[in-house]
Amino acid sequence: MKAVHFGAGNIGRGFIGSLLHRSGYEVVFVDVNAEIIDELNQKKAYTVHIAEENGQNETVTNVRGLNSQTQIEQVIEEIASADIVTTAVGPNILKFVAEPIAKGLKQRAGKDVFVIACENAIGATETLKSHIETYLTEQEMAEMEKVTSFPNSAVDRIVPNQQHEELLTVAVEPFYEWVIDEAAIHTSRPEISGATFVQDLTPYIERKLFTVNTGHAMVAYLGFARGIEAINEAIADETIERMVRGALEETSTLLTEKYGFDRAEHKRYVEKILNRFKNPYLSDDVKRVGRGPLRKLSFNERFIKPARQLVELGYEPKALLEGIEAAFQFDVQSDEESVQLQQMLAQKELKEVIVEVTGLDKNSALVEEIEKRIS
Ligand SMILES: NC(=O)c1ccc[n+]([C@@H]2O[C@H](COP(=O)([O-])OP(=O)(O)OC[C@H]3O[C@@H](n4cnc5c(N)ncnc54)[C@H](O)[C@@H]3O)[C@@H](O)[C@H]2O)c1
Ligand SMILES: O=P(O)(O)OC[C@@H](O)[C@@H](O)[C@H](O)[C@H](O)CO
Repeated sequence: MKAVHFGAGNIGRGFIGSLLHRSGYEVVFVDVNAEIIDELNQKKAYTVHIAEENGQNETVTNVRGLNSQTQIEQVIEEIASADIVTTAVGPNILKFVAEPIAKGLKQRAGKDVFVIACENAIGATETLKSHIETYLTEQEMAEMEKVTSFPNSAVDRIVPNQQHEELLTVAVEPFYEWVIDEAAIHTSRPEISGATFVQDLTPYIERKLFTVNTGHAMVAYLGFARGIEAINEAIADETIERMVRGALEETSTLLTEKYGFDRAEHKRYVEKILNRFKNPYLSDDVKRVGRGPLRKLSFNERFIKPARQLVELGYEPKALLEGIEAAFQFDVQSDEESVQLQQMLAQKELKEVIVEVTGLDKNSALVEEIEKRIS
């Protein structure tokens, strides 16, 4: 069995590659990072270190790499004969990987394949599919869809930026969860050890995004504002922990009302996540976790979607607004979106920026509240 995976970065190597390898796939990584691709082809293996007391090492073998900038024809050929195609490149990059995936899928001769975007976003595989659609005729799309399933998924494992003697080594937290939308699979279901298949993914992806990622982003932005560099150091600050707990109480209210989760069980889920942020064996940078503030402050993302849905239900979110306020102040020169956001704030009316970034109605109470906090 063969998997073609786009994005040999943190989650690509530290989670998706590892699980696919354990499930018996040869993993062909596709990336624009020549150094990583060359190393994969030279070593044909890498180490995943579990960041915990007496953490074990796992060796991921049967891997190789292709450079999507210089070897695009080979990438297309590999997709034409793959059993599964996955991505972990970032939601904004999906449009760039869609063309080779479309070309590869078009060349398949009736063999089932499974395409799955492993990104932190609601409906990421659907987004990828809509980009793929732009490269195929209606008839090509219909033929291709007969043998191709496009399930959305939720992936959860904290994998920080890496710095090891061995370039490919990746340290990961012990916890992981990969939930896949079974309802969107009409072809033969692939075996992926450690993945969970569910009939309705929405509660799972929202629970993950509005708990792990809302909480994580709160820690990152509040930590950055106080000059703290690491996530576990930021959450050790009592004020930050209190504010993060406040935001997760708000998202818990929303999630339990929307999906009828058992409150006690959901509370345990939240506590487990807060402990994951405290992991002393993992060094995660607030700048990585806060990366892409324009994406994180957008309409369907980890702050604005829960805040606006709470308002719709008659609640007044407060702690989430503290996170939104800190996110607008995230000023990191190496982060393109942060630079863009700060330029917008410097050049335009504040209210105009809030509306443009969040997609909220300019007359909404939330916009007024955010404006009051930032000005
Ligand atoms: N790191 C985590 O803890 C984590 C956990 C769950 C989900 N995710 C999601 O996984 C995705 C990737 O995150 P990451 O942390 O691994 O980021 P990363 O930056 O470590 O990895 C992304 C990789 O994609 C590659 N890339 C960029 N453009 C490309 C292109 N056009 N073609 C092929 N490869 C390309 C980059 O070179 C990089 O190696 C994001 O959507 C993120 O939200 C991350
Ligand atoms: O990847 P992002 O930028 O959407 O969010 C940053 C982190 O919160 C994220 O990567 C988490 O580590 C991950 O989602 C844990 O499963």
